[in-house]
Amino acid sequence: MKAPLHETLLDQTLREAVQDKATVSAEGRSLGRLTHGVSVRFLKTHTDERGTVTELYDPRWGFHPEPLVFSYTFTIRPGVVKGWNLHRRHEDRYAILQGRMALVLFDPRPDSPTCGEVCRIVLSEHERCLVNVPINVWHADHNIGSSDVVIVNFPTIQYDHAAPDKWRLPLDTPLIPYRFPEGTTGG
Ligand SMILES: Cc1cn([C@H]2C[C@H](O)[C@@H](COP(=O)(O)OP(=O)(O)O[C@H]3O[C@@H](C)C(=O)[C@@H](O)[C@H]3O)O2)c(=O)[nH]c1=O
Repeated sequence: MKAPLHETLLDQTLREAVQDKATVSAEGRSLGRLTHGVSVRFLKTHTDERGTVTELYDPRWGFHPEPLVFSYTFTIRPGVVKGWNLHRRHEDRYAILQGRMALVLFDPRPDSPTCGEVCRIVLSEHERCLVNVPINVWHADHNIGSSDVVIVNFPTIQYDHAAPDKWRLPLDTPLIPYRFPEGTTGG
């Protein structure tokens, strides 16, 4: 677009600029649309001069309808991605303990209102939370911090060592419209 004769520097720069879109509510919550069926519960950390206490999961919260049946912890090294993964018979329920992780979700479910959408949720030890990953939703856990991510998972079924409920796609699959930074390793 040609600049008018007496356009100011302000006009010229603003003509090329892009205005921010709303990303958080006045209460500080993300306005991004969550993948259908995903819930996020913030976990309060109680701190005193001796250290901290954070409750990770309490069925009395009513966070998820399935009972507590199994739990394990996993870690991810800085810069590494674990994924793409999908579970056909269970949901993951992550509580982050340490580090910073982008949980990237891609919804392939034909009947879901968020079918075809990508959702990226940043989890951090500085604002710990519990988040569930619904059945049949592709997910990739990307350590975007500089130290190991530590997650406690409370999946809705026990691990089946003989026939794990886990399907994988390569990180660079063209079937999922999301790209990790060049050189990202994982799987
Ligand atoms: C999940 C799991 C794995 N294992 C074993 C199987 C395998 O030899 C080794 C590593 O397993 P995986 O490759 O599945 O672990 P990992 O790739 O770390 O996957 C885990 O991390 C994140 C990304 C998830 O989405 C979880 O659902 C879980 O699958 O641990 C168990 O013995 N019990 C378990 O509950």
